[in-house]
Amino acid sequence: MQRVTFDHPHPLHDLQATRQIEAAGIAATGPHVLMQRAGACVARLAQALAPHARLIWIACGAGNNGGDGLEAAALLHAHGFRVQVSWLGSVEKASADTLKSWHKAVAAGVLFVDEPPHDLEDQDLCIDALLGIGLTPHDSGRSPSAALRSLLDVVRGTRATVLCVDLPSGLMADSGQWAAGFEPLPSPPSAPRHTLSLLTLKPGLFTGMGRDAAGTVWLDDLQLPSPDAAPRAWLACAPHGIHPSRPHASHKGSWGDVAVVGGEGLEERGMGMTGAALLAASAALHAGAGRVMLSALDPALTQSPALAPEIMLRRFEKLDLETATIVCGCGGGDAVRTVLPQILKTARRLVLDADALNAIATDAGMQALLAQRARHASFVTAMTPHPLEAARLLGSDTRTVQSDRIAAARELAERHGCIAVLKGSGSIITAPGETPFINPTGNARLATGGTGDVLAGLLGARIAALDNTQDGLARRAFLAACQACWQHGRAAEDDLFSRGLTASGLARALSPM
Ligand SMILES: NC(=O)C1=CN([C@@H]2O[C@H](COP(=O)(O)OP(=O)(O)OC[C@H]3O[C@@H](n4cnc5c(N)ncnc54)[C@H](O)[C@@H]3O)[C@@H](O)[C@H]2O)[C@@H](O)CC1
Ligand SMILES: [K+]
Repeated sequence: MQRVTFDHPHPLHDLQATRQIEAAGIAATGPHVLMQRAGACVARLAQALAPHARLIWIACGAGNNGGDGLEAAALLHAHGFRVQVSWLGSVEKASADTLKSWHKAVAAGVLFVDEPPHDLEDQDLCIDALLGIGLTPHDSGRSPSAALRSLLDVVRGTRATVLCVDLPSGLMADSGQWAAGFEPLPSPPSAPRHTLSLLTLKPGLFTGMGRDAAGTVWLDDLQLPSPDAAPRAWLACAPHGIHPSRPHASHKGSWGDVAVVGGEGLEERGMGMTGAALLAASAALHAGAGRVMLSALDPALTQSPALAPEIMLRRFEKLDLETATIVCGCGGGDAVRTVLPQILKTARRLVLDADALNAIATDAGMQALLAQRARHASFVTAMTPHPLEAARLLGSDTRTVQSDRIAAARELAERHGCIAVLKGSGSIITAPGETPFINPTGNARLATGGTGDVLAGLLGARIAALDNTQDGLARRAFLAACQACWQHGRAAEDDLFSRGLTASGLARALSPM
């Protein structure tokens, strides 16, 4: 068993692959072996997490996820813990494996209760073995029974530490969304949460609602060999070796130019958005771009107290679109539409964000220009949409995007031939022909205005630093995008922001790598 850490990338397998791995495992080990291993593993982690538990309550569903819980119940009882089990299954309908584990628990003298205990306290443990990968989403006609719902409510509201077996019950393994009818109340879970993922790590644990639902994630392979099934995605790890430490004999030209084009002025439509462009420029500066330029779409912007002296103001027509990495769209409003076609045609390295994406979403001509960029091997294009911007680009809605974030990011990357970073909890980074990465860093502090502009500027700096003379530019740019997402999230986790984060503070906290 291992706690999932981020020192190396982890493969994430979807339901289909996990089921195949499970079937092969059962064929290799024989009946009930995997469930016994799973139960033993749950019991071991339970003891480690709550060694002083006065009471361990195990909520067991009717399927094999509940079987794992019953198996653990017998073991924890044998270890001297006071265990209570609520079981939704029946002897008539249980699988052969689950029935064996039920007999074991009964023979061991485990207490089965009709009502969940009302006296779970902080040091106690609640084991959620209600539903694992057997959850069928509501649209196939099912919804939780009243009995299941009431146990789920206790699991989600308890003060005790919660250990979820395989998945937080109700969470869909592939998407990280709650199945319809299984959504928890909006208040965030208060107790510490852990999830012990069995056989494989599932993508849904790390994106969408998954990070809040799962808490700390553990993995046990149930002693089966590493799966050779292709992962649906990778969990990104701390970057190393992408940018070795900067050599002494480097100069500002070594790290590239970033030019931010954005920031519609107050006069245009009565909504000043120059701050967004300033934030992107500040992020590029602090992330180590060689030179940073700002071409504000607000003609009135000639100086701003927020403008660092290192950032050079430029009229758009004075930008060298072929050499600088252009970060376009931050606070761009409608004004960005006038310059975007030329940028799409000419800029070799381009990060598209915010209103540049909104403009492209509604303009077939610009979509064609974007598609043409993919034919130039020396061009790099990255887009950084949040779910609503992604939905506009895909002609769908945020709910559909969020229902399968990996699929949405892949669709954006393939359709537009570019690196796509779908922002949100567990950002998805992908590119044509690449297996997507899910970024595990960052927290709710990033849910404030301007942090997306900071990511765009940071990504601009990382792309600007890529060496033109080496092969594999597309791959290196993709890895740079993964690195930028990692760094952006990690910066937000810093204690520096424990009392609140502002996007400008975040930009200043970035560093060259
Ligand atoms: N088969 C095995 O040997 C192993 C199974 N394992 C465990 O078994 C789990 C998978 O077991 P199952 O395939 O039995 O599935 P689950 O136990 O996850 O779920 C199936 C149960 O959920 C109910 N259910 C499904 N969708 C529902 C809905 N929308 N509303 C209400 N009830 C719903 C079903 O009626 C069934 O009782 C894994 O997650 C893992 O915990 C692991 O121990 C590995 C070994
Ligand atoms: K579960």
